[in-house]
Amino acid sequence: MRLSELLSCLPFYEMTGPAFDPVIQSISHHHQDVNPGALFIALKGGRADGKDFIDQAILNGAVAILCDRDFTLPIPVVQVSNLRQALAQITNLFYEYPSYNMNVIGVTGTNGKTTVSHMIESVISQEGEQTGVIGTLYMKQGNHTKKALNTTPDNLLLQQTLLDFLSQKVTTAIIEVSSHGLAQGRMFGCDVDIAVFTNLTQDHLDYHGSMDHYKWSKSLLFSQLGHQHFTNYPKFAIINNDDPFSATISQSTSAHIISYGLTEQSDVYASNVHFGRHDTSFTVHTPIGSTSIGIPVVGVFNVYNALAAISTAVAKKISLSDIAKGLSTLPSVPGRFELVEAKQTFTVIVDYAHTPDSLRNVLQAIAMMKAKRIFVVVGCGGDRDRTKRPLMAKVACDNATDVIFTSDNPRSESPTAIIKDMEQGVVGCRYTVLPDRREAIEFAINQAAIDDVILIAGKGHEKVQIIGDQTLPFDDKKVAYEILTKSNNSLLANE
Ligand SMILES: CC(=O)N[C@H]1[C@@H](OP(=O)(O)OP(=O)(O)OC[C@H]2O[C@@H](n3ccc(=O)[nH]c3=O)[C@H](O)[C@@H]2O)O[C@H](CO)[C@@H](O)[C@@H]1O[C@H](C)C(=O)N[C@@H](C)C(=O)N[C@H](CCC(=O)O)C(=O)O
Ligand SMILES: Nc1ncnc2c1ncn2[C@@H]1O[C@H](COP(=O)(O)OP(=O)(O)OP(=O)(O)O)[C@@H](O)[C@H]1O
Ligand SMILES: N[C@H](CCC[C@H](N)C(=O)O)C(=O)O
Ligand SMILES: [Mg+2]
Repeated sequence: MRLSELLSCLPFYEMTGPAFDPVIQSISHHHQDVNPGALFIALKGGRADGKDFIDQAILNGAVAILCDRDFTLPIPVVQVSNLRQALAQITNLFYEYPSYNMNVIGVTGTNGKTTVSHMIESVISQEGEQTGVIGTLYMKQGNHTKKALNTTPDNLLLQQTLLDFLSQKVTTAIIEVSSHGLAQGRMFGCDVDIAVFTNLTQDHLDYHGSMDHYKWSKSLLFSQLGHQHFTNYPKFAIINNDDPFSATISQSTSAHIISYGLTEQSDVYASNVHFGRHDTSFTVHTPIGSTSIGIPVVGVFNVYNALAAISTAVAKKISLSDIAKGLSTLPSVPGRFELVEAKQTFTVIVDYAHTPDSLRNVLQAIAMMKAKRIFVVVGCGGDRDRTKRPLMAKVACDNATDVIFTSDNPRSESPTAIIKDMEQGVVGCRYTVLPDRREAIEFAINQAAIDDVILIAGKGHEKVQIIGDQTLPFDDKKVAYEILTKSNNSLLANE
């Protein structure tokens, strides 16, 4: 495609540099990805400025630059005033509007995005639909997965991935949409059809600065649904009615709303909820009828997650029997309430709870297991919201009998300084401090006895620990298993 054709989607721009109209073979915003024939987008970010890489991009073969500043260069320079919007429009045109040619479901909220995305996937695939999932764990189509740096990919990678999905005959894409992604316009130009809201509690204040900014970012997914009601894929907003923030979200969209919750005031609601040790059952009532649901996961929060998935399926006109089947056969989601089994007499759970609310929810689910003692091994991420640290520590103390404070991913911060921040939230609570995460897990395992439960919180599926500028292999599940089998073997040796 010629540069001039690509620019036809922009209402205004200025061009400088040589007057020729190169063929654009690819688009990139990172100089290392630039191939001959590329249009290089010089974005100013939080850490780097794309303008500093223009020379290298040209050396790598860039034939034109798109930017929001004035440069004199030996290749055409296109200057726009709203670069992130222009990038979205240009990539959409270049990739032939992939999101307009499939059903796109966006899931947002503080907690539960990954879980709900997988529940939706499980339900939709009952009807034989090809699905693609984009989120924290991976970008996944069928059994093919690709690891990504971000939960919500940048605009370019998002469009490329959706195009890739289309070529694999995907008809529904399920995208986990983070508040960072929304605030940075990573979703611009992505035609979402069904927007799902899980819940909103404190997180990411390091980035957003205030809860108001965090809430505003989340609401963008709903306002950006647009006003088209007669498209191939009708627009729906799926909203958790029991969350106080829902009222604001309802006001920010003109799409059809399906509300869900635990009372009859919602369009989709659950009754007769029964919690087993490893599963949960309930009756769901929807505008298309009622049915019994069984899910192989525990906790009130997972009832909410299932209701979000059921409401999405109702919007997609999926039958109640397929909804029930999809949820009952839900594959386990890596690092979410995962059991570590090494024939020990107590329960060990690895879970990704890394916010005050998710930690409280997961510990309350554990309380229903009627354990003798509940151990929690928990830390807080460095270079992330400092104000959630004391809150998470308090939740740990309020909901567990044995509390071990340790390191999560300290990143550039001192592990002991992070733990000191956590300690500010607890008074009159006995706890142990072991900054080395392996030692902390080992300590809990050595203390635990029959019928106790250990929760190893915060890192879930993660396979590394980031300490300073080092990224070291570390997998909570593997570490716990190694320690459990070592202690089992030493018990056998002593018998
Ligand atoms: C703070 C933040 O969100 N940063 C995101 C942002 O980076 P940035 O704007 O700072 O980019 P930058 O590194 O300054 O680079 C600026 C420009 O120079 C270019 N560049 C840069 C370096 C170079 O050598 N060459 C080069 O060309 C870059 O391609 C870019 O176009 O834009 C990048 C592309 O979209 C993201 O990858 C990056 O996420 C970083 C890695 C990150 O850690 N983000 C986290 C906080 C995040 O976004 N998390 C949410 C999930 C949160 C949750 O819900 O739990 C997520 O969606 O992942
Ligand atoms: N609906 C929910 N409400 C509160 N906590 C939840 C909910 N669903 C899951 N959790 C807890 O939060 C943790 C993370 O869940 P999940 O990965 O689904 O959330 P997420 O929103 O994708 O998180 P992230 O923002 O890191 O991508 C789980 O391990 C569980 O402890
Ligand atoms: N998406 C979240 C993940 C946090 C996971 C936790 N293990 C940490 O490192 O703080 C973030 O980047 O804030
Ligand atoms: Mg996630």
